[in-house]
Amino acid sequence: MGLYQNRIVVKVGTSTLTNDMGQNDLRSFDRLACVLSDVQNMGYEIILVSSGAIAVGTNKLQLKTRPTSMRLKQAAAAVGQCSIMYLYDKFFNDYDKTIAQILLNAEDMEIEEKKGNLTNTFDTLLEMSIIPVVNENDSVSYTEIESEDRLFGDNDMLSAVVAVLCKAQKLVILSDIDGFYDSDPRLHPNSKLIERITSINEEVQSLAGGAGSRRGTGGMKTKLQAAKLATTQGIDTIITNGKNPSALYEIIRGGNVGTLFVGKHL
Ligand SMILES: Nc1ncnc2c1ncn2[C@@H]1O[C@H](COP(=O)(O)OP(=O)(O)O)[C@@H](O)[C@H]1O
Ligand SMILES: N[C@@H](CCC(=O)OP(=O)(O)O)C(=O)O
Repeated sequence: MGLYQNRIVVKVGTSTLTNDMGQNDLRSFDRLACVLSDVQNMGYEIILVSSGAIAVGTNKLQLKTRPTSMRLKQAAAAVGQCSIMYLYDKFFNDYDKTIAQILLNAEDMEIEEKKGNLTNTFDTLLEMSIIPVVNENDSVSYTEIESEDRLFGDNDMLSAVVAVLCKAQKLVILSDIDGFYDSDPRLHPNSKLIERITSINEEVQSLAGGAGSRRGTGGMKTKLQAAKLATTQGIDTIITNGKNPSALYEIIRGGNVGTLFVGKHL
């Protein structure tokens, strides 16, 4: 499969877009918009897969805790998605960039005609230097917000599916941690960062734990699943800290940042 050498999918998690009080982390939104716009100015095509709809909606609706019922989660996602796009539009606009919203379900990828339509939409937006912002369509689908085992399961998987669909050269997963460690650093303070992984085998999988914050979902388990899907299609996958999106400059220079899962030579 030929990959577009200058096409990068960047995924950002809820824990990067909201702070410990559950409020919107405006500096994170702004830094991300600045770096992605700048990297696009350097000649790269950028697709952003962004979580955060439920958390941002929870905040906007002034709910005391993240909702647990499906209908309230979906309502919060519907409200939050609107706020997220407003914030991105505002910050990207500061850097002279136009963004577009694409909401997807697992089923959309299973029907060839829909898949073709999606590819055309992505390609056309990218040709026009527009930055697509993607999330799962939470109001009509509950795979992501209910389950960790389905095709999408989590936005980490969605980002890998989008990277494969769009034949991106790299997938960058921005998390609330510097990369993939030999155990969860929140539970084991002496854990060591692993800089490079060439094979996501059972031994590597056994090192991955679940989510670290109440806001994030999936943890490293779903990030590894995503890295596995992308790397088998030849896509280099990097997990790094979303608090420092400038790491993207180093990543495109081919430098060592976070953890690199090396894409298989096809
Ligand atoms: N082996 C590991 N290396 C690094 N982090 C791990 C590992 N196992 C579990 N984690 C947890 O995964 C969390 C990141 O995933 P998650 O909470 O879903 O955040 P995000 O919103 O970025 O998707 C980390 O904060 C960490 O606590
Ligand atoms: N579609 C959900 C995504 C939830 C999710 O996967 O969150 P995260 O683990 O932070 O990537 C939302 O926008 O809230």
